[in-house]
Amino acid sequence: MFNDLSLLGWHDGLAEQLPDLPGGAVAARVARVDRGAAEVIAADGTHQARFGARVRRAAAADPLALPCVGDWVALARLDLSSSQGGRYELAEVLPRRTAFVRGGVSRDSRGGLSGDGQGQVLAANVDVVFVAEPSMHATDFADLGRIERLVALAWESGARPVVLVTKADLFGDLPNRGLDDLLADVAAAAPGVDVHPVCSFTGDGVDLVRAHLGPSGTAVVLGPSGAGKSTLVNALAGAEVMETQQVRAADGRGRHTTVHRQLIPLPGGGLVIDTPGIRRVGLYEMSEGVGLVFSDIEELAEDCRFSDCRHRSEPGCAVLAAVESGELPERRLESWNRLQREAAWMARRTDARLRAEETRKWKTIHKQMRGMSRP
Ligand SMILES: Nc1nc2c(ncn2[C@@H]2O[C@H](COP(=O)(O)OP(=O)(O)OP(=O)(O)O)[C@@H](O)[C@H]2O)c(=O)[nH]1
Ligand SMILES: [Zn+2]
Repeated sequence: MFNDLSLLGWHDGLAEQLPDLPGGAVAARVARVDRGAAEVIAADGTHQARFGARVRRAAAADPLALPCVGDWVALARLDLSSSQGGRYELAEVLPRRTAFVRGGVSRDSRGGLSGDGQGQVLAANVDVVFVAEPSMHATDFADLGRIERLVALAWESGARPVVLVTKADLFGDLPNRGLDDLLADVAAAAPGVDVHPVCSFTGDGVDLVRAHLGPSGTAVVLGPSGAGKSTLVNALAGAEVMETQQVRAADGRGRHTTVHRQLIPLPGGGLVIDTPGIRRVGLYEMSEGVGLVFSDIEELAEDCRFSDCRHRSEPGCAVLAAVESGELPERRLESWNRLQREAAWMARRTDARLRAEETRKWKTIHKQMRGMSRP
């Protein structure tokens, strides 16, 4: 099998970053990460590549250095006669252009990422973040606060956000509020960001979504459960690459049970990264996300008289004082309040099994890394 790496996003700038390795470095993109190894796509096919010593050392010092889906890497050719198994070793992670990071990470003054040993990169080298928000969610209209936060997360990653108002067909025009009004509200909540209505059933708007990817762009789709993310990816792929809620309900199987590809190449060009971690970024782990996006409120809150101040009617509340003085827009505090409630609600319905699985995985990785860093 031969893969055209340029369709996976490879470009000359990356070629310059390839290290000198004995026998020559081979470029590849990470499609999936397992314990101590990654599934990588190289020009000559898909391989399982174990992490080399350098990668293991770097990851032991900083978990952010661990290869993740979307990474471009340099593979070293292995001596086939050795007992290692596998043809290549993952020798080095090339510098990331963008990264979705969860937990314990801040951008340093030079705009780079610096971890405190707790962070985890969920996806790398993402060009476009589609923020999917249904036009109607049960009986509610699209949630502007959620769009606001996911857009902020997207900017934070370094990628370009695009808001998709999904399930546009579900929006029944009211006498004084049509879809255009909703789109205008969404546009106001996400200044400078393209907003498109989409209906994955009829295909309306899907071409516009595809156009954002060009021949080789990489996207992730963020949004709440039921926003129609899987249905959209299937519409983009022109095939059932993702199991949708309907399918999951129809056969009675539990959700989140399928292991599908994490790096999905689209027939018209471009790729979509979809992992459980990316699906939940900023939704289940929202308390973190809220803090990140509403850092102005968190900062003000440090001056509240009570450390557990909820900024509603407490005496000595620095946040309310800032609203009073006009320093903080009231809408922003309302948005923050809504997100807090939503975060609490989401936390309650977090899939416990998935969480346990994730914890187990990371325990194993940490154990492995401890083992590796021992002399
Ligand atoms: N009316 C309408 N329904 C849609 C559309 N797209 C998806 N749906 C339905 O919405 C439901 C949820 O769709 P999914 O694609 O599974 O949603 P998801 O965002 O992947 O959900 P999670 O996997 O839980 O994160 C399914 O019953 C879909 O059939 C659309 O454009 N219009
Ligand atoms: Zn307060």
